[in-house]
Amino acid sequence: MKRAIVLMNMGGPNNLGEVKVFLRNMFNDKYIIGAPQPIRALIGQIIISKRLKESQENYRKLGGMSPIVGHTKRLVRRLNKELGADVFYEMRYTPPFASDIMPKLIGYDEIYAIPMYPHYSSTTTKSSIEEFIKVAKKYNLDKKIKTIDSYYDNKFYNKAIVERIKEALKGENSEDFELIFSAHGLTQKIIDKGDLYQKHILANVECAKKELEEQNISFKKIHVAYQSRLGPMEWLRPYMEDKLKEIKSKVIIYPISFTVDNSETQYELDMEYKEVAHKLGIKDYRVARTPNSHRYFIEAISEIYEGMK
Ligand SMILES: C=CC1=C(C)c2cc3[nH]c(cc4nc(cc5[nH]c(cc1n2)c(C)c5CCC(=O)O)C(CCC(=O)O)=C4C)c(C)c3C=C
Ligand SMILES: [Fe+2]
Ligand SMILES: [Fe+2]
Repeated sequence: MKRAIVLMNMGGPNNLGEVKVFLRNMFNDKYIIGAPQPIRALIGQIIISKRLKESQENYRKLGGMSPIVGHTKRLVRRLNKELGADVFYEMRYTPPFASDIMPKLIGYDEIYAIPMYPHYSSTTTKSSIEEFIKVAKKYNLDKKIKTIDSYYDNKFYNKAIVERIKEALKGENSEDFELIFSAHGLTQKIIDKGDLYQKHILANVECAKKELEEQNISFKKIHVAYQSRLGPMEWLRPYMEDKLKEIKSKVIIYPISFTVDNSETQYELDMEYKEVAHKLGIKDYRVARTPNSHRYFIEAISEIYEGMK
């Protein structure tokens, strides 16, 4: 039996020229912008014309590309060594797209498509799975695909989260810190349509808290906030910038939406919100890394894969 694993993520620019490709594909996704065509394309164009320069500038500060690329490649290399299957990755908005890797999957008996999103959302999980199956149909591979909707409650995944929080503590006393679980935002409108994302985020926070308790790690206070708001719509609250105003001590931010670091963690949290925190008088502001290639996350993916068989 020949088995392939495909990690699915949203992607990020591989170079500055790809910033436009990334934004264009994102805002052309009906699960991100609900309006029908041609209105969707128009809204996309308006947002891109407003954001492109700033967005390129942000990626320039990150070395001219999104960190998501390197972290994903490293994870795939580690998994290839440790799992009994060939591991690939594909991205929703930047190359390699599903259509780029599909020819490589010909000849496999089973294809395990694993979203890099632990929480189900129509904007991420559903969009990725639907696109992957659509492309697979062209190659008559769709019947071979197995997939999974969410895994925020996986024990090893939550152990990886706690290890990353411990790394950020650098041996200091957790009771001197407040902890903020920061999730990528979503518009309230999408939640009102029944999207499970917020429920899954809050359930993930409970799993991570339980893991912290089991390891006797306690914080002054634990919070949840949402980052990356964009445009005039109402997004999930509390917003990160409001939450930071409540913080009275040293703080650790854990970016809970992501399994690999990306521009939202290494730019928005590491640089932008850090400056906001400093202006608010928060002297010690730390961002924990996401699971990336932590051995517990490798264990988590291994367990998720075995469970899908
Ligand atoms: C406008 C609507 C957006 C929705 C809805 C949304 C949902 C969503 N996104 C992620 C994860 C990531 N988003 C990233 C970047 C990003 N997201 C939006 C917009 C929406 N996201 C924009 C405009 C951008 C680009 C930011 C910029 O260019 O400055 C990234 C980073 C990718 C990278 O390049 O590293 C991630 C990851 C989730 C999990 C989610 C809903 C659950
Ligand atoms: Fe996003
Ligand atoms: Fe952002």
